[in-house]
Amino acid sequence: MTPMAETVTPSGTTTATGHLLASLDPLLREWLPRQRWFAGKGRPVTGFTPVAVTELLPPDGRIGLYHLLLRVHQPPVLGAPPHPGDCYQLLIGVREALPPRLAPALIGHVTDGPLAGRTVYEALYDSRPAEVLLEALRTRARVGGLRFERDAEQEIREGLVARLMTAEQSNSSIVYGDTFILKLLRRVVPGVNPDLEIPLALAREGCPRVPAPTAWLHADVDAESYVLAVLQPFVNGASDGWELALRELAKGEDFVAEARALGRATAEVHTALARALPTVTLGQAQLRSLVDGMLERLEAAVQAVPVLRPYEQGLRSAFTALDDLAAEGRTWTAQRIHGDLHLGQCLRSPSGQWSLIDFEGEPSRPLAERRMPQPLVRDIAGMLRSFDYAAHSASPPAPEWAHRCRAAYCSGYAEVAGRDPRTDPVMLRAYETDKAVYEVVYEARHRPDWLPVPLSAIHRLATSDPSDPT
Ligand SMILES: Nc1ncnc2c1ncn2[C@@H]1O[C@H](COP(=O)(O)OP(=O)(O)O)[C@@H](O)[C@H]1O
Ligand SMILES: O=P(O)(O)O[C@H]1O[C@H](CO)[C@@H](O[C@H]2O[C@H](CO)[C@@H](O)[C@H](O)[C@H]2O)[C@H](O)[C@H]1O
Repeated sequence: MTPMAETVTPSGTTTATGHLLASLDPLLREWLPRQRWFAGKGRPVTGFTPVAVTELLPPDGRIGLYHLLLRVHQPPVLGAPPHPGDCYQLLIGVREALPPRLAPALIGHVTDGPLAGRTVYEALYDSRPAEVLLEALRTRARVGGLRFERDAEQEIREGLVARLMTAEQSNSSIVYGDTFILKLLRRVVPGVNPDLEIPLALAREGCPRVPAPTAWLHADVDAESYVLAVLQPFVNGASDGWELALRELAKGEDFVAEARALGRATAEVHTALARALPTVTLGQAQLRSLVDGMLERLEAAVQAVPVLRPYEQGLRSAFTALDDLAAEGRTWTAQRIHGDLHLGQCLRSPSGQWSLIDFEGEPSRPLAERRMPQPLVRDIAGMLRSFDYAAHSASPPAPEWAHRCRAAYCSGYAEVAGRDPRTDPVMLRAYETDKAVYEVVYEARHRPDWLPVPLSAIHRLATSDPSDPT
């Protein structure tokens, strides 16, 4: 390991943590790339630089607990400029031996240094360390550079029992007594994180469509602040829109009423966000850079997934059609939006109320870009893609089902927003194309078996009538 950028422990000592990091190094090199949330798959891990190390439970007790922010070194992506490495949040438990229920959490056995002979593991699987985090939030603890904060208006009961969610996620979530859910961000960057910023802004507006943050965790490191975790009320018994849609498809049932309700919920969130955060007008210059971004992403995607190449010209025209509108003097309103809206980000409570979650934006995009005001149509395009995804995951595919849902979603949106997104077909198509290109790269990287799903949309978008958005 290279020397520590900053080491924070309650006692202020650095030697023990230096030993800890040296003994973890070989174990993490092997373990990290296997984690679902690790974004650098396909490139070897060549080393680590600690950004902050915080002891939360001393290792001489029955369970030790360390909070780590580690910069992970990897060779750069082919053709990309050199990169200092992504920073990840890890919670490392230390025990003499792991009980069988914690076997899936194993990171490895330490062979040297003060922890020699001990076992280190992913501490979030273990209820005691997970409960330490909740207690720290409840009591607004300060430990080293870690700052646990909470909303004074919301109560957090003591002693809620923790369980790690096992869903495949970009981050990791712990549920406490079916009352709260704590999302721990894995790949973190300094600055304001929209996953906290947007729900807080919506809570201030009194918007009931997004669970209001109850507590959150920051790390202050070298004059920079990282958002590391957000605690929200848990919507007990909720199903997400993706599960529900697949269930209805399997039964041959329509999803039109739910699609309409989702359109209404999206419009409610957009309307509240327009009140809460700045709105701007996009003129020709801004449109130009928006189109350039789409074209660049397409080019990078074609390089990464060559099966896209035959469609490249057709897809480009979906983007350049926006230039023609801008040249005619057309302008667009842009505001803060969800940024990665799809059926999996929509939760329906047992009473039938929809909430939207996960305002992080597309994880692979830079933070500054994710926080920029954007045309509302971008979120709508994400949902239209999602209905199409569900319909093409079904066997046999059900394009008519998607068509009806897409129309109902737009109608529901128009009922609340007073404006039907289908009146903006060129922008809608450009964003749907941009999203489908993103999905091709996402699936090629994470779930190659799913590649045919976005590719069917690529085929449609590259070859069909540009004036038909649904
Ligand atoms: N407030 C909530 N109530 C109930 N379940 C939730 C809540 N927030 C998130 N979830 C569940 O956790 C999963 C992951 O949350 P999400 O914010 O999308 O994390 P990620 O960014 O890791 O994908 C969701 O798909 C949903 O099932
Ligand atoms: O993990 P996140 O929710 O931040 O989002 C990423 O993963 C999603 C897959 O889990 C991916 O969404 C794609 O697949 C969904 C079905 O699993 C489908 O509903 C979406 O429409 C489709 O885009 C998402 O793009 C990615 O950012």
